[in-house]
Amino acid sequence: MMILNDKVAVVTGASQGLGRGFAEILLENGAKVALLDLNETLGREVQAHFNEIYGSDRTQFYPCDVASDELFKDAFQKVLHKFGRVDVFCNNAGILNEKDWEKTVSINLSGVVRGTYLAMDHMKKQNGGQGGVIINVASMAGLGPLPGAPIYTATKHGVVGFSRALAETSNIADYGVRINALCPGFVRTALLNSFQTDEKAMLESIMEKAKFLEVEDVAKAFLLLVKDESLNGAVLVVASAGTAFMSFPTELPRTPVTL
Ligand SMILES: NC(=O)C1=CN([C@@H]2O[C@H](COP(=O)(O)OP(=O)(O)OC[C@H]3O[C@@H](n4cnc5c(N)ncnc54)[C@H](O)[C@@H]3O)[C@@H](O)[C@H]2O)C=CC1
Ligand SMILES: CCCCCC(=O)CC\C=C/C=C/C=C/[C@@H](O)[C@@H](O)CCCC(=O)O
Repeated sequence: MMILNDKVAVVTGASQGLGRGFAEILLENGAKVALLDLNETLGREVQAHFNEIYGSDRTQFYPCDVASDELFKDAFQKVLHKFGRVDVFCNNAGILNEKDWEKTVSINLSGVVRGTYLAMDHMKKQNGGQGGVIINVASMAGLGPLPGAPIYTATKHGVVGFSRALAETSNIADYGVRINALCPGFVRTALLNSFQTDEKAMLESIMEKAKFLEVEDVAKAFLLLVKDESLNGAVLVVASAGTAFMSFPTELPRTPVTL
């Protein structure tokens, strides 16, 4: 298992919700954490709160828009300047906006790719790096359709596929970097009050029937993906029925057709 004492982690979307939970469990386990988020007000509040509890040199907030190449690179360089290294990188920032679908893609998928490649370029052994682990936050909507949210579903499927393919690449190329995906079910966060879709009633109806997870439950699953050094290319589902690793058959069920 990876020892987190004095390791350095980056969490995007860390000002609230799941990202704040991931940052806190990393701090509880001895890591230093860089909080990256668009929301500077909340981010600085979280930094102050964590510094009070865990010590003033353990947490630092950096304003960052994961949809911007320049701003994301700038934030990452500031993290390296302060902490000197990055061992754990969590691409968590995400939105659900079916009306501004290009924004959703630029954050949920392109933002994850940007963060993953920033971390990979720093961590991979071929670049003189020390290795590390990247956790990409998808969703159960990364494994099956979420009605009323086709773009969100597409971005989360992309996160799962990208993470699995890069994990295999890293294994074959011996980069020394692990990449895993986390697929939670519904969690009561600000996302549930900020989502945009013309099918609001459809999503609300689905949520009425859903059993909700606690941030802490998802954070424990996140920590497993970070610490277990045997996990690369893992897809971990966190559902109200329990937490489980997904298996992906090499040949999907199919029905032959005569043309
Ligand atoms: N809440 C839920 O039911 C579930 C959420 N997820 C995923 O978990 C991740 C976190 O979601 P929540 O904590 O629920 O949402 P949230 O809305 O509570 O927090 C998301 C954070 O990301 C930040 N953010 C948004 N756009 C950004 C950008 N362009 N650059 C930097 N930061 C940005 C926001 O300011 C916010 O602090 C998302 O990727 C979401 O898709 C996955 C499954 C279930
Ligand atoms: C306002 C909505 C917030 C969206 C945040 C989420 O990501 C919620 C995701 C929760 C549920 C997604 C459900 C989609 C799942 C089904 O299509 C199912 O096929 C997924 C199968 C996963 C499994 O086999 O366990």
